[in-house]
Amino acid sequence: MTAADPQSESESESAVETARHQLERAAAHLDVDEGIVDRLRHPTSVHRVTIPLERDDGSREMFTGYRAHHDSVRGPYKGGLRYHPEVSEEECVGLSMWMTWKCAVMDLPFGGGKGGIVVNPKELSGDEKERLTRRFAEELRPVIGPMTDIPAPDMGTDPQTMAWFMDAYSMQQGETTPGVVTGKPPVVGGSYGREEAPGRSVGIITREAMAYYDWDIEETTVAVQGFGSVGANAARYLDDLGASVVAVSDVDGAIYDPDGLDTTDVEDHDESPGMVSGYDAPETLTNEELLELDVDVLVPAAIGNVLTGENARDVEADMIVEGANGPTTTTAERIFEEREIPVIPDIIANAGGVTVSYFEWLQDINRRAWTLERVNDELESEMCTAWEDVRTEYDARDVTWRDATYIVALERIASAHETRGLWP
Ligand SMILES: NC(=O)C1=CN([C@@H]2O[C@H](COP(=O)(O)OP(=O)(O)OC[C@H]3O[C@@H](n4cnc5c(N)ncnc54)[C@H](OP(=O)(O)O)[C@@H]3O)[C@@H](O)[C@H]2O)C=CC1
Ligand SMILES: O=C(O)CCC(=O)C(=O)O
Repeated sequence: MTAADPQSESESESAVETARHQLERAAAHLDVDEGIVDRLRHPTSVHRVTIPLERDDGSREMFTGYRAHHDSVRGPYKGGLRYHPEVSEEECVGLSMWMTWKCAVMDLPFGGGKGGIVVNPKELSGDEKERLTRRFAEELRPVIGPMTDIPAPDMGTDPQTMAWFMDAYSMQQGETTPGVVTGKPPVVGGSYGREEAPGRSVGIITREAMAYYDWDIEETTVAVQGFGSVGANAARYLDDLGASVVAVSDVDGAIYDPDGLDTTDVEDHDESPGMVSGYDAPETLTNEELLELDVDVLVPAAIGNVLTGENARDVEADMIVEGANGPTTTTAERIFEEREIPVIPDIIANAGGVTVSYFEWLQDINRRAWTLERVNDELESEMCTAWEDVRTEYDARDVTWRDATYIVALERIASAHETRGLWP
C-alpha cells in the first residue's frame, strides 16, 4: 500500500460509512427522534453531471461531476468542490454530511453540501481547468445559488477556480453574483484570510487542546501530512507559536528535521505542487513513516482514510488533530480510544475554512470588505467559542472528543428539525 492509494488496503471504508457511524455514536448519547437520525443518514439529493471538455489538442473528453446536498435545515447547503481522481458519489455524500455537522458546531447558518469532478487536476493545463470549471458551473447552475447552495475550494481547487466558477455563473445569471461561491480572490469579492483559514483554525484548535492538557507549545513537536492550503497554513501557524514542526509531506513523501523545519522556507502546494519532497532536509521519509513518527502532535492534512486499523497501533503521537476531512477510519478511532490518544476531529479543527467562507458570504451580500485583522479576530473568537462548547460536553460526559463535537452539532440540527417540523 502507498499513501497515494489508501483504497488498496484491506480495510476499506467509504466516507459515508464513516460519517454514518459517527452520527450513530453521537445519537446514542442524545434523546433525538429516530426519524430525524434516519433522515440525517441520507442526503437530500445528489446531482450528477457529465462535463464535456475540449482538450488543448482539440480532442474531446467527458468528465463526471457531483454535487451532494445533505441537509439544509439551518441554512443553504455549503461546502467545497474537490478535483481529484478518487472523487465519487459516496465520497461527496460523506463529505456533505461532515459539512452539515461542521457548520452546526460553528453555529453557522448553513447546511452541508460537497461536490467535485473525477479528474486529476495535475493532468489539466490552466486553460483546460478553466473550461472544465466554467462548464461545471453551468451544469450545476439549477441547483446552486447564494441562497441555496454555495460551493467553495477543496482539494485540487483554489481561489482562481472559484473566480472562474463565479464568473460563469454570473454570466448565465446576467448579473455579477459574488455570493454564489466563496474562497474567491479578494479582488472579485473574496475574503482576506480565507485561504489560510482552515490551516489557521487547525493551529488555533491545536493550541487550545494543548492548553487543555497543560502542554507547553514551545516544547511541542508536530508532524503534518500534506502541505497545501490546510497543512502548510497549520504548520506555519504552529511554527509561529513556537512549536517545532519536525516533518511535513506532499504526495511523493516527507521531509524530516528533528531540530524543526523552517516552514516558511518550504514551498507549499499552492506555490509549487509536489516540491516538499524535493526540499533539502536532513532526512526524507515516506508518508507512512511520517504518520508513525514519535511526535507530540500529528496533523493529517492531506486525504481521507490514512489512519486505519493497519497503522493505528504504530502511531506514536500523543495527540492527533485532524486537518483533512475524514483521515481516521472507524477502526483506527476505536484503537486510539483504547490507547487513550485524543483525536480532535476535523469538523471543528479545520472549520476555520467554512467560517471565513461565511464571513465572505456576508461581505458579498453587503458589498463591503472586511480587513484581514477583522477576519482573523472574528475567526479566533468563533473558534474559541466552538471549542468551549465542545470542551463543556467533553468534560460533562465520558466520551471522545469526536463524540463531544458531534453531540454539540447534532443537538443543534435535531432541534432545528423538530422546531421546523420539516421531516419526514
Ligand atoms: N481547502 C479548504 O478550504 C479545506 C480543505 N479541507 C480538507 O483538507 C484536506 C487537504 O485539502 P487542501 O489543503 O485544500 O488541499 P491542497 O490541494 O491545497 O493540498 C493537498 C496537499 O496534500 C498532498 N497530498 C495529496 N495527496 C496526497 C497523498 N495521497 N498522500 C500525502 N499527501 C498528499 C498534496 O501534495 P502535492 O503538492 O504533491 O499535490 C498537498 O501538499 C482535504 O481533506 C480537504 O477536504 C478541509 C477544510 C477546508
Ligand atoms: O468553505 C466552505 O464552504 C467549505 C470548505 C470545505 O469544503 C470544508 O470545510 O471541508
